[in-house]
Amino acid sequence: MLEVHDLTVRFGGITALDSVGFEVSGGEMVGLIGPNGAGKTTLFNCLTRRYDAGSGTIAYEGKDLTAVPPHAIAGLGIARTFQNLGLFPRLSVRDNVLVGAHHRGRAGFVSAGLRLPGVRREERSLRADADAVLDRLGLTGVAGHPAIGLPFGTLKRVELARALIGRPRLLLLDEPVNGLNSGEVEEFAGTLGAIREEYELTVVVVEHHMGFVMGICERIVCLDFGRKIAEGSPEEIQRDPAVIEAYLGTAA
Ligand SMILES: Nc1ncnc2c1ncn2[C@@H]1O[C@H](COP(=O)(O)OP(=O)(O)OP(=O)(O)O)[C@@H](O)[C@H]1O
Repeated sequence: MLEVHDLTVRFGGITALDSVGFEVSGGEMVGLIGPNGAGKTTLFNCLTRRYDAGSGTIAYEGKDLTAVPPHAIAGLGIARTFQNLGLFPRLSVRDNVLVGAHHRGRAGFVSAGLRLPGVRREERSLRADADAVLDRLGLTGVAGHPAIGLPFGTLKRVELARALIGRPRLLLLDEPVNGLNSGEVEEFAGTLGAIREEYELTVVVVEHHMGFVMGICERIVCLDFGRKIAEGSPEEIQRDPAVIEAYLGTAA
C-alpha cells in the first residue's frame, strides 16, 4: 500500500530524514518510533504533503504521492491525527468531526450559498455519518459541546473521529496516547484494535509509549537522527542493540 524509498528531507543544515525507506502492506499496523527529533513527524508531514521531500520517492497504492497536491491527500484515502491536537476550540465536537469530511462534499460555492435541496441532502448524510462515528467512539454525549474545556482523553478520541469520517484507507496517528493515563491508554488500544478491523484500516502510528506501540503493532520501524536504524517485530526491536543504544545511549 505504501512504499517509501530513499526519502531525504533537509532543513538548512539539519538532515531530518536521511535516505529512509520502508513499506507498509494493506491491513498492517506499523509503529514508527525513535527518540525526540528522530524525524517521525517530518515523515508524516511528507506522507501528507505538508513538506516536500528533498529526494526519494513515496508510492501510495502505486501512485507517486510526491506529485499529489496537499489538498488532494484526504480524497486519496489518507487521514492523520496531530501530536498536539488540531481541533477548533470553539466549534462543537460534531462540527470538528465534520471538518474531516470536507473532501466528501460535492456542493459548489453557489449551490451551498443557495442551500439547494441537493446540498441539504448531502449535509444530512454527512451529519448522520458523523453521528455514527461519534457513537462508535463513545462521544455522543459531548457531540454538541465545544471542544474547549473537554478532557484531553476525550479530545484525542475526537481527533480520531475526525480522521475516521474521511473514510481513510491509510490512517496516520501522531502520538495518539501522549498525555493519557494508563487506563485511557489501554482503552484507546482496545478501540483502535477494533476500529481497525471495522473500518478496514492500514495504520502507521508514531508513539513514544512503548507498551502501547509494542502491544498493538505487528511491525516497528525505528528512526534515529533521521536514519532508519532498525525494523522488525516488537520482540526483535526490543532486543535490537542499535535501538537500545539510541534510547539509552549505550548498548545494555
Ligand atoms: N519545519 C522545520 N524547520 C526546521 N527544522 C525542522 C522542521 N521540522 C522538523 N525540523 C527538525 O527536523 C528534525 C526532526 O524533527 P521531527 O519533528 O520530525 O522529529 P520527531 O521524531 O517527530 O520528534 P518528536 O518525537 O520530538 O516529535 C529535528 O531536528 C527538528 O528540529
